[in-house]
Amino acid sequence: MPTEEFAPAKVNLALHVTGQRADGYHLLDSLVVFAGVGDRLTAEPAEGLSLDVTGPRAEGVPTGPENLVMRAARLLDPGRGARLVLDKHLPAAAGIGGGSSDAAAALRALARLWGLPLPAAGATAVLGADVPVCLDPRPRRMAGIGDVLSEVPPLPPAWLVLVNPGVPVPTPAVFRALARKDGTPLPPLPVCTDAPSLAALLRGMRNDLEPPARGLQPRVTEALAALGAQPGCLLARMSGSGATCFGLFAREAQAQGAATALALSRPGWWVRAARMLPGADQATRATT
Ligand SMILES: C[C@@](CO)(OP(=O)(O)O)[C@H](O)COP(=O)(O)OP(=O)(O)OC[C@H]1O[C@@H](n2ccc(N)nc2=O)[C@H](O)[C@@H]1O
Ligand SMILES: Nc1ncnc2c1ncn2[C@@H]1O[C@H](COP(=O)(O)OP(=O)(O)O)[C@@H](O)[C@H]1O
Repeated sequence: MPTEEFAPAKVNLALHVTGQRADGYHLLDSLVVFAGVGDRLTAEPAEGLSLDVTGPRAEGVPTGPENLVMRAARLLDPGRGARLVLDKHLPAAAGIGGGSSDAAAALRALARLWGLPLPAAGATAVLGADVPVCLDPRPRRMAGIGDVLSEVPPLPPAWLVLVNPGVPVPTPAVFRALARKDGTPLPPLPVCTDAPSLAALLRGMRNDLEPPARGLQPRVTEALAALGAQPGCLLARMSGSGATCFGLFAREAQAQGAATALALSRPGWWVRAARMLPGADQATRATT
């Protein structure tokens, strides 16, 4: 029986850089959520380990052992086989953790297929700093280099419009261009009951990687301005090290309207409207 896992886009609603370790990795304090748009990973029993990469965003994604899905499989069990198919819908190297979310989806799918326990989140950071938070994709506060996770109060229903202006912004270059590495941590996170109060809270936070990314790639500034000009956009900010930016919206109709308008005016850009995924506790409440 094949097993399938959704690999949702990761969005850093806020990302403060609070320090740097001796090995060069940066200490972060980030409010991370996931969006209802992503890749799909299918795993079925097979003798050896193989990977096919399909889908609208497959081009340029590595298909060999360097793909994070293959590295995740080898981390879980270096000896076992499976036929893996990765259906790519997220742009790669785009600040929305596509590869990390794929790796986490592979760990979930293969743990089920092979009857193994999931590794502890912290142990998956060897695959990439974003993999631990993607292992159980729900709203989290992410600290350390990405390996220290904590719960956040329930977030309100909200919609995100994700916009990638189609330019690469390499993560190491953005961290190198960061002027100060000793930013303040996130403030305490109170309960927000609606999207406008979440936007007000987020306005008191930042993405410290946004100024250096804008300096390296002016298209990021263009994407932020285009999002911010959409009716109903409560806040526009960059995710991760870019270049994908998000707009926060209260209602689906506004988000879909903004996505349609942006896709029409910028045909080369990747634009998607998606629900901000709730935590497991909220999802359970919503269906009961
Ligand atoms: C910046 C963030 C924020 O969520 O997101 P993305 O832009 O990648 O989506 C992540 O920390 C990225 O995670 P990930 O992409 O898995 O990073 P890794 O592969 O481990 O590292 C890529 C490079 O980023 C830099 N890096 C990454 C994480 C970190 N805490 N400090 C760093 O300095 C290092 O230069 C490293 O060589
Ligand atoms: N499954 C994968 N999907 C996308 N990129 C991958 C994957 N496996 C390895 N990579 C490599 O990882 C790098 C970072 O990709 P990704 O995780 O999508 O970006 P980001 O870290 O900016 O969120 C890419 O440059 C790509 O070559």
